[in-house]
Parts: sequence; C-alpha cells; structure tokens
Amino acid sequence: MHRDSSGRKEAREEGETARKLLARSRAETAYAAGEPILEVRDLVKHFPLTQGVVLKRQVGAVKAVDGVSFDLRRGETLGIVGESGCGKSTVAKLVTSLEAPTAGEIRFKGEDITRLSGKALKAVRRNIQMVFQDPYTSLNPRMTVGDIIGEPFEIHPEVAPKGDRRRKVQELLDVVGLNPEYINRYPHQFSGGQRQRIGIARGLALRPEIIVADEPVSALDVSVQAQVVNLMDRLQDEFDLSYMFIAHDLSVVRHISDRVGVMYLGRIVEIGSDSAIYEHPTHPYTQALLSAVPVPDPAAEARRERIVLEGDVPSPADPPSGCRFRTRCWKAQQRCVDLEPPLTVPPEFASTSASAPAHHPSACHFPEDRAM
Ligand SMILES: Nc1ncnc2c1ncn2[C@@H]1O[C@H](COP(=O)(O)OP(=O)(O)OP(=O)(O)O)[C@@H](O)[C@H]1O
Repeated sequence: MHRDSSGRKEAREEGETARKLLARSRAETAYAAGEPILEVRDLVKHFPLTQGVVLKRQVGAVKAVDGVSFDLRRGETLGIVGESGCGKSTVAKLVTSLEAPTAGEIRFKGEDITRLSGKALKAVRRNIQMVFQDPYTSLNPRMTVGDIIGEPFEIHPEVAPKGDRRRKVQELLDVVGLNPEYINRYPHQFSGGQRQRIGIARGLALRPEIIVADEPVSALDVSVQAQVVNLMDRLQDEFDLSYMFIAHDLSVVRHISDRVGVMYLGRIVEIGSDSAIYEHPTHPYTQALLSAVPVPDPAAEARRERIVLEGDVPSPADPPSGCRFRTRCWKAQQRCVDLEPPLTVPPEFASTSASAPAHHPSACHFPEDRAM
C-alpha cells in the first residue's frame, strides 16, 4: 500500500519534471540568451581498473574527468579543446546522459539531471543531443537515411506522429542542405561531409536546445570542415541552439566558439572568451597548444615562437600531484608539486578590469599574459 502510493507520487513527480524540462518557450522557461542553460559543477568520472577474470578486484581508477566545472549559456558555443585522452568525450557523454558521473552535478535549467530516471531522463535526453565524431562509422550502413534521421521519433513519437514522419525527415534533409529526395538512399551513397550533415539532421530531429558535437569535423577534409562548421553556425540561429563543440585542435573551434575551455588530464585548465584564450592565454599549456597552430601570414609565421612540450601526457590512472601539467611545464617549481592551482582568475590579473583579456580563469601558479 505504502509502496503503491509512493510509486504513484514518484511517477507524478517524474512527469512534472519532464514537463518542466520540455517547456520550450523563453517565456515559460525564463531562460534568456546569455543565461546559463547548463551548469556543470565538480564533475567526476572515474572508470574502475580491475584485475582478475573470475574474482574481479578493483586496483585503481582511470580519472577520465576529475573535477570539471563550467557554464553553457543559452545561445552560445562553448568550445572544449585538449589532447587525445584528456577527457573531452567523457564530458560529452556525461552531459548527454550516456554515462553516469561518479560525482558532481549537471544542472539543466537549474535542475540536477544526474540523478534522473524514467520520463524525466527521457525528456532531458531529448533536449540535449549529441552529434558524433566519425560520420563513416556512426551511421548504420544498413539503414536508409530516412530511417536514420527518423529513428529518434520511435523513442519520442510525441514529436512526430507516424503519418507525419516522412515529411519531417524530408524537412530536416532540406534544412541541412541535402536533397529531400535522397530519403531512401544509404549512407555509403554520400560523401563524408554529407554524412555529417545526416548526423546533424538526426541530432536536430527532436528539436533539442543543446547540441554536444564531439569532434564533428575532425574526420573530414579541411575543405569540407568549413562547410559543416558554417552549417552548424546557421542552424544555431535558426533553431535557437546552444552548442558544446569539442575538438583536439584550437584552430577548428576558433571560428564557431564564443568561449573556449582548455582541458588537460581530466580538468579544465583555462577558460574564457575566444579573444581571451586566443590572444591573451595565461596558462602555459594553452600557450603551447596555440604556438603549434600555423599562422596564415608568412611573415608572422616566420616570427612565431614555438613551444615544444617535452614528454607525454601522464596516465590519467596516476596523475601528478599538485598541478597536473607540471611534469611538462617549463615554469614548474616546488609549489606546483605541492599545491593544486584552482581554476580562478589569477590574483595577478584579478585587479584589472573584468573586460581585460587576461582577466579570466586559469589554473596556474605562475600565469603570464602572453599576447599571441
Ligand atoms: N569506458 C571506459 N573505460 C575505461 N577507461 C575509459 C573509458 N572511456 C574512456 N576511458 C579513458 O578515459 C580517458 C579519457 O578518455 P576520453 O575518450 O574522454 O578522452 P578524449 O579527450 O575524448 O580523447 P579522444 O580525443 O582520443 O577521444 C582515457 O584515458 C580513456 O582511455
């Protein structure tokens, strides 16, 4: 008896949360442009390392994401950049609820979504969609494009009743710049860029508010990358989308990002507006990454000072004490071994005007405003 009534209460609460999360208009949600639509706080994902076949014993953990905090504001694009293995894809999977965090909070419109289940989780999944990296492997080769783009409607029939689906899919093909008559074709009949457009159309099908794009152009030819980035830029305005755009290369996210977060070994080491990060990075790791990006002007390219990082990224199963970047940093001192630098505006720049380019969070004991 008790269980029944509490079960009904839970279902009612889940339904209410789901309705709230699905509320689309600005008036309903009071989330105007620029307000945080997503607030990530102290996010942690540790993957257990086990030994033994029958009696599995945990011998450690891969600290893929280890205390990540950031906001995604409505209508903005937040670029997340870092070398392979720094935890970018894991952050993407946590934000899209494909993985459950070990600790921390992800608040979507103020609601912590990490502990949701049932209808409420379904509503969040509808609102935060993922576009995957490799258009060659992420599309099922045995399904037609129509079935691939329309598949999300099977899980959310409320968005497109059965009789209306073909028209909706054709509309989506048109929106991403593909011929709606290609609806019955198979993925192999498209080029890489067109396949990524199909992936984007699928991501748009449920009219999400947030799209997390995990290296959406990394597998494409450079000439095609710009077309896909431009398409995403146009769709952002048209569909009032907020983007998290993940890449390993700072140059890729530059044109689309309003703000950029730089990750190293499971943490964000620096975050700020695109001009702050690209023109006035204060963290040595960002400076090293930027120094590797070629400059189109030959004279500037010749003058460019390259910072070559020594050694490899340490294992995320056993990160260094203090500052995780210290083992490769030319500025490292004892303080960097003993004390983990917090991701805040460094005291050196805190007294400058908030609009000064160096006035942005950077997790370094010895930050330096280095005009790039
Ligand atoms: N399911 C898993 N089980 C164990 N370890 C994992 C799992 N997923 C990721 N990892 C580990 O977590 C760390 C971060 O991986 P992640 O894929 O998030 O990094 P990334 O920055 O996206 O790299 P890439 O660009 O190569 O995809 C890596 O060391 C990876 O091996």
